[in-house]
Amino acid sequence: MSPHLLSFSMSYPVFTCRVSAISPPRSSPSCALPPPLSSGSSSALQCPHFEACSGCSHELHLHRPVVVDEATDFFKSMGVSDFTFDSCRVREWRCRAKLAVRGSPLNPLIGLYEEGTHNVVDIPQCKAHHPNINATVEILRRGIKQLNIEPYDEDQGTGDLRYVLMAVTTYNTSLPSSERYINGRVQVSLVWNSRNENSPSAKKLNELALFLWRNGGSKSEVPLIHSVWANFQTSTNNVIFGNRWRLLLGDREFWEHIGGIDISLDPSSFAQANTQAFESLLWKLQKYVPYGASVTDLYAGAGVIGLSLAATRKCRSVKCVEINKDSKQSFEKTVERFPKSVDSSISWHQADASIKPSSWLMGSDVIVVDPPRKGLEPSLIDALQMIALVGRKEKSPSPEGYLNVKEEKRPWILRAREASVHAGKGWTLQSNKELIPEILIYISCGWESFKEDCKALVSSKAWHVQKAHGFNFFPGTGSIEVLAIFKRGPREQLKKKKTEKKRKKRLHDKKSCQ
Ligand SMILES: C[S@@+](CC[C@H](N)C(=O)[O-])C[C@H]1O[C@@H](n2cnc3c(N)ncnc32)[C@H](O)[C@@H]1O
Repeated sequence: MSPHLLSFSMSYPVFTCRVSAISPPRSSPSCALPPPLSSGSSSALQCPHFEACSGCSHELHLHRPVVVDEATDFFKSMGVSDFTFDSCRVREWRCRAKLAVRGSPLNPLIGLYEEGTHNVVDIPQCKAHHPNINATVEILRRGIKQLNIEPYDEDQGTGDLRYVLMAVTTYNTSLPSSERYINGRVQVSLVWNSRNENSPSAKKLNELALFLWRNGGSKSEVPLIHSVWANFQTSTNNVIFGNRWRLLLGDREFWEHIGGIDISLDPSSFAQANTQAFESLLWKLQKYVPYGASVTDLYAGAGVIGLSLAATRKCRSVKCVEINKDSKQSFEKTVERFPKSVDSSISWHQADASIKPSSWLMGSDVIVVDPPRKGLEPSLIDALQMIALVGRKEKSPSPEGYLNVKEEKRPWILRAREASVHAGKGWTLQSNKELIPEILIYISCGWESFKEDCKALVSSKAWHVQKAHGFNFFPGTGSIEVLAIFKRGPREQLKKKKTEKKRKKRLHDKKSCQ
């Protein structure tokens, strides 16, 4: 079997399309998911690698990390007294793992770095991994030994296999839904220390891919592996992946059913590691988006959140903004599979959300932000504050003028904006550009940065927090994912209190004059 190779064309920064809407799902996703494996008496990690491995920092009470109490208090101080926390699955939750490969051909180490070092700890019995990741790692280990594959040596810059990315798809409609999770198949990406597939070490790469496929591929005795990819990386810095990806064996298409739609995910695109917890978050999020809303999804990755909203909330328009051009391909494939009945204007833009952010914010009812752990860039926070305050000033200059949207001259931004103008339903960017967002949905994986961003957003009463929910995205780590819903302007009851105070004062003044 000869490996077949893939070639990407990434010349267009923007992808725009028009599709039509499906009915919102009637049932909650929890019916479709198997119960968490851990739903027993104990929520302790019980992992033999705890302490040696840096992956988990907490061994006990995985169902409720300590930070949940802090989050509850924090949101109370923001006026939200009903913060909820969804414990989700506490073990075998990780469906996406990036593992370093070090050691020697006879004794390969496949795992994470020991805390504060670059020593790799082998973690064959990791309790966070989906079990099929651990099983595939064992096939890989055998392959390295049998084929004498040289793991990477960071000090010398020598060796062939640097990292492996393992991603599980639980999309298999031929199985009953209760069996899909546990029978997930693994997409294996081998990060190879060469420039491309023509380097002298490519023969070894192909041999290793074939070994994996023979022992875990679709025709093997125990089919575990969905596909084998190669990523080529020769840089000596800490960046894990290079720019070149090639499919070697198996299925190019990698699908997951999440948030009510089929989502395509290439290995080069960002994808959430905890598929089931993300599913829970998406279903909670959807109910905060009004039907027919115009949505901007910033930090969109492959557009999972925006596209799920387009389909389930019948959005008028959805604009996804993402810096990584490699996510575009997954977005395109997902849109191709959208049901014909979905009727939204949808676009994906390769852009840095922190550069002239107001150009992305204006014209939408709802803004979704899902930034990396470090949180929002100051320019985006400023723009979010600004639009909220502009919206309150009745006689202020038009938001467009105020926010300098017209001054944009960079051709790529102008092209991107042009491509967002859609025909259909009488809606154009021109008629909509003065629309100021009413709702801001903040999804955060970085608790510390979220608190700072939240305080900045509510300062000067530009926004207030209306609801907040937590999700156990990373059991064992002490971190949680937060979903916070902000509404534009000050909190209603505060306004009422003020009016009441003023009314009493007027009454008092009147009485004292009499
Ligand atoms: C936490 S991920 C969220 C992705 C997506 N919302 C999802 O759930 O699949 C953050 C994403 O933001 C992107 N990103 C980081 N900095 C960015 C920026 N300045 N502008 C736009 N996107 C950015 C990353 O490439 C990554 O895809």
